[in-house]
Amino acid sequence: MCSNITKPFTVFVEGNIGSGKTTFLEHFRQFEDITLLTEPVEEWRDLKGYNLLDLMYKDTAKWAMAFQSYVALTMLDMHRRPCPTPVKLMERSLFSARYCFVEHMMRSGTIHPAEFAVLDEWFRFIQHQIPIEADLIVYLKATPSRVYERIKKRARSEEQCVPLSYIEELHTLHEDWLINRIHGECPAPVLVLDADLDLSQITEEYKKSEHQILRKAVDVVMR
Ligand SMILES: Cc1cc2cn([C@H]3C[C@H](O)[C@@H](CO)O3)c(=O)nc2[nH]1
Repeated sequence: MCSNITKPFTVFVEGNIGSGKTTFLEHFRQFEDITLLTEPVEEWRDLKGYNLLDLMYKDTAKWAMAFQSYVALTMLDMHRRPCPTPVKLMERSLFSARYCFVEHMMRSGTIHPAEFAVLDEWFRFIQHQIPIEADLIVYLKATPSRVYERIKKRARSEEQCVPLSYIEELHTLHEDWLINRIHGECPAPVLVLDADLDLSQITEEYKKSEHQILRKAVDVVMR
């Protein structure tokens, strides 16, 4: 068993629902120097038998707080997980949890300001006490109508009643966070990829990040 790398080159893969994050991560499964941490959706769908994702979509006002609290715990677990390889790719992060999803719930009034304050305090405490930073953010930038089609086609049961307006609002929150930088400095440099491309063309687009990511793997190993 090789020892863990104390500070692997860490990449957050960020983007709207249906922007192709899982497909992007799967592209890197071919490299043994990279650890892939995909979003723990299955944990959100089955916590001691409770499907928190479904509960959240069915009655958002009632379940958003519990759902986002558990999402934050599972993301923190991913941030903290020991990594045996020089590079670690994570699907989303505590940052998109806070600046995209929790932000949306607060702005839309889905959660009470007091609930938002609790989630925000957790995020601030974690951000200052625990190293959860990244070295690169890959932003899969997609047009809302494009990803909306994919969500319909993918037909994940819990997402069937997600309206286009929600996707548009999430897109704006990703742009505000990663491009317009309204929350201040980003935790890492942002590499924007065109996630509107369909599967046949997208591999070329992914290759743009491949060199940057793999070259860093060499740097980490040579450290
Ligand atoms: C960090 C984070 C990921 C995440 C995903 N989701 C939802 C969007 C999708 O329908 C599903 C899988 O990403 O979970 C959410 O509501 N809140 C989240 N917060």
